[in-house]
Parts: sequence; C-alpha cells; structure tokens
Amino acid sequence: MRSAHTVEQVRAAEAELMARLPEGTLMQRAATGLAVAISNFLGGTYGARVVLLIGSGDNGGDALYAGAQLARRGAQVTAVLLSTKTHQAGLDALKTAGGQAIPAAASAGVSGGVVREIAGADVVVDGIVGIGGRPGLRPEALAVVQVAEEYGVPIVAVDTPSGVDVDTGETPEPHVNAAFTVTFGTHKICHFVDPAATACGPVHLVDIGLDLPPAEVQALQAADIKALYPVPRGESDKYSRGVVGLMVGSTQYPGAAVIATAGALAGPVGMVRYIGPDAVASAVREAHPEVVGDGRVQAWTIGSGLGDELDIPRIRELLDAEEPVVLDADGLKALDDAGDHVDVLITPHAGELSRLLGVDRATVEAERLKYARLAAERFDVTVLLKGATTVIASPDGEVRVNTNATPWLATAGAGDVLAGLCGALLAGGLTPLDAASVGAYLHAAAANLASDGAPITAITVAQALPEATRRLLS
Ligand SMILES: NC(=O)C1=CN([C@@H]2O[C@H](COP(=O)(O)OP(=O)(O)OC[C@H]3O[C@@H](n4cnc5c(N)ncnc54)[C@H](OP(=O)(O)O)[C@@H]3O)[C@@H](O)[C@H]2O)[C@@H](O)CC1
Ligand SMILES: Nc1ncnc2c1ncn2[C@@H]1O[C@H](COP(=O)(O)OP(=O)(O)O)[C@@H](O)[C@H]1O
Ligand SMILES: [K+]
Repeated sequence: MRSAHTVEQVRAAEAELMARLPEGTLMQRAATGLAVAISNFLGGTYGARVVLLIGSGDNGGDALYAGAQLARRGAQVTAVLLSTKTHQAGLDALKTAGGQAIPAAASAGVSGGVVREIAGADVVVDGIVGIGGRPGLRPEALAVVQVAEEYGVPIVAVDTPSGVDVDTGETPEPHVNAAFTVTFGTHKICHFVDPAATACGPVHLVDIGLDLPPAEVQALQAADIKALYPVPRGESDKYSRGVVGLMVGSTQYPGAAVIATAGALAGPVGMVRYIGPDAVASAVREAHPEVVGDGRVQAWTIGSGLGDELDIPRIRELLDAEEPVVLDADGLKALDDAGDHVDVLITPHAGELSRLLGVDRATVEAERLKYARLAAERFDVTVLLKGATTVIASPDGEVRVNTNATPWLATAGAGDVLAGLCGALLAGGLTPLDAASVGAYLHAAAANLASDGAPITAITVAQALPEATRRLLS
C-alpha cells in the first residue's frame, strides 16, 4: 500500500523526529536519496551538467546538499538562486564541493548566463518550493522553468513539482512538469491525484524514518489487491460465488450490454444474469452463451448504455433494495440524495459527475478529489471517478486512488467493462470501496497487458482481464 499524507501530518511527524535527531539529519537523508536518484537517472555523475533551481526554503536546501554530493562525484553543478533568501548551509556545502551559484535575474528577465547554463544542462533540479509552497510560480521562477521547457531539459522535482497544490492535487496556476519526482518520508496527495499527479511523473519515495498517522489517501498495490480478491474455495458453487445481474445496454446501445457482460464474466462470480430488451438479450447470449435471464442476484450493475431507455422508478427500487448496486453512465440519472445508499457504487467520469453535482466539467477535472468526496457525502454512495488516475471516495471519508492505468484505456466502452467487473466484485462479496479498488486496478492492469504500447478496444480489455487476474493471484 502506498500512502499519501497531508502537509500538516508530514510537518508534525518531521517535528517529532527532528526533536530526537541531531540537527540537519533529515535533510541529509533527503539530499542523499535525491542525489542517488538523480545519479541513477543520469546513468552516472562524472562530467554531467546539473542546474539547481533554488527557492527560499528547505526545499532549496535539499537540492543544494544533493548538488554538493553530485559535485563531489564529478558533476558540474550550478545553482540558480531565485530568492535573496537561500539555505545558507546548503549553499556553503555546494561551494565547498566545487559547485557555483548565480542569481536568476538580470534587470529584465532571465540572464543570458542562466539561459546558457540551463540550455547545456543534462538535468534541472526543481528546488523552488516543496510542501511550504503555495500554488503557482513567481515570475522569476516561471521564467527559468520556461527556459528548461524550451530547451527540452528534463526537470527532477524535489519533493513536489513546484506550483502544484500539494494537499489537493489541483493545479490552478503555472507549475513545474517533472520528468520524475523524488519525495521524502511519505507520498503527498499531489503525487496521487490529477492533474498534479501527471505533473509529478513517476514518484520515487526516499525513507527518512518518519512515524506517520493513518493516511488521508491510499493507493493499493498488487499485494493489497490480491489479498482482497474473492478466490473460490473447494466448497464453492456457482451460487455461493455470487450472481450478478446486469441492467445495461439498450436497442440504442446494444454493444454496451455485450461489453459490460464481458467485464462481469471476467470477474469472480459464478453466474451472470442479463435483463433488457429481447433483441439486446439475444446479442448478449450470442456473444456470451453462458449468460442467463432474470432471477436472484447478489448485486447489480445498472446503467451503462441505457441511453434514453431507462426506467427510473425501477432503478430506484433496486437502489433501495438490499443488494448492492454499481450505478453507471445513464443510470446515474436515477440517483437522488435521499435514502440510504451506502451499498451503492457509482462510476462516473468527470462529465457525469459534473451533471450530478450541477458544476461544470472543467471544474470537476480541476478539483477531482474535492468533487469525488463531495458526491460521496451528498449521495451517501461510494464514488469511483474515472480518469487518468481514478479517485475512489467512500461515504465515510476514506479515499483511495488507482494510478496504474494507460491512456490507451480512454476508449469507448472501457467504462462498460469496468462497471460489469465492479458489479461482479460486489456480488463476490466485496464492499463498494474494495470492489471499486480491485475493479479499477484489474481494469487498468488488463489494459496494460492488452495494449503493450498499442491501441486497444474495450473488448480486448475485457479479454485480458483473466490474464491480469492470473498474474495478480499467482
Ligand atoms: N522539515 C524537514 O525536516 C524536512 C524538510 N524537507 C524539505 O523541506 C521542504 C519544505 O521546506 P520549507 O518548509 O522551508 O518550505 P519550501 O517548500 O521550501 O518553501 C518555502 C518558501 O517558499 C516561498 N514560496 C511559497 N510559495 C511560493 C511560490 N509559489 N513560488 C516561489 N516561492 C514560494 C515562501 O517563502 P517567501 O519567499 O514567501 O518568504 C515559503 O516560505 C520539503 O518540501 C522538503 O523538500 C526535507 O529536507 C526533509 C526534512
Ligand atoms: N488519460 C487516461 N489514462 C488512463 N485511463 C484513462 C484515461 N482517460 C480515461 N481513462 C479510463 O478509461 C475508461 C473510460 O471509461 P468511460 O469514460 O466510462 O468510457 P465509456 O463511457 O466509453 O465506456 C475509464 O476506466 C477511465 O478511468
Ligand atoms: K520542488
């Protein structure tokens, strides 16, 4: 499990540990981890050209000490000082190791010397701000970051890409887009939640020995997903493994029924039932002869591809019934904020969530964590908000993210596969939060297997689910 803590939690843990250790120990641990990660990225340090962008705080201190270590191993290191205030001991260490420091600004814009240093660098290290930063970059910082972007020099973010909102993952202002990020002690929320997560690139965690409270946001890993997956036992039969009912697809969108069924059949259930128009049911059976008709189920998937053919009173009846429900796509129109829906998992993309909450789509995209949490609370449901990173929020305030997807998964019908699979996981006995976590993980893992760097279709994702599950469980 990977955990993301808030800035406040990190500061408290750091203060507690710093009180027990000699001064500067934590920063040295951070700087050493950072120097090693940069050296690995460069494939060696001798002769490498490294430019450090240094802000006024300890984030700059980390970068300066790491720069000193790289300079001692033969790198040519230049610190560009963005503030009149600089971490003095770090700066002294860099100079002692043979590095140089220059101010960023000339009378107008970035000095020619700084532009030349950045243009010729193998890597730029973003030590502008970390957890002490506010969103956005000040003009002098923005100007040097733009020079690095213009010359295509990769940027390594120290702790967080400067300019993002660390505790929400929002990016309301200009920010660094990192090739990768080296963080310390624990992940921060911006590492997991888009749009900031994308700005981080891959995140490398350096342990500095913090003792942390329960995390605000968690990202389950393969071992966690494996432990949750409902594996049949010797005494299992097709009913005890769970039966999922699908009320999906329509004469308008028959394909959604076929695709969602493929997702459900690749889940842990013993049987799949399909309820829908005769012509659509025939198409489903033609593609999947094992599917049966109406009867008792342990969970429902409702809504994918219903189009205009949705029976809102009937859906509301099912939402209020005992069996848990995955509510997707058009089915979301039946959701109201009255009643007990703790057994309901909704699977909207940002557009669907925006309609549900009456805010515009761009706002939901920009503040994904906030709106996933808000919907969970308002509708008393678990929310799986789809996107490059999936945010899962439960009505009791728990938040998980899934970060292993490939952008190739953004293809028509992929959401239907996920809805079918999540319904099967609910029928298999998982809670909505766990079904969403396992579903999002396996869906993304299957997409990675199916794609391997090439375009995929929804059906190929469903077909790759058994192999993804096999690899997980073996
Ligand atoms: N504590 C520890 O034990 C450890 C901490 N560690 C490291 O310390 C980092 C936190 O350091 P920190 O607290 O000094 O804050 P930091 O992020 O450097 O920013 C500070 C100053 O920046 C300014 N500023 C704000 N917004 C800005 C903006 N948008 N654009 C430009 N400038 C902006 C503002 O100052 P101002 O200029 O307004 O006076 C603010 O006070 C942490 O991320 C990790 O890297 C590690 O060594 C592990 C051990
Ligand atoms: N940029 C992206 N990177 C990775 N996964 C993505 C990206 N965009 C969308 N996805 C995933 O692709 C799927 C698309 O589902 P959805 O939008 O419901 O499509 P449809 O309604 O056509 O089935 C979701 O699982 C979503 O999380
Ligand atoms: K930074």
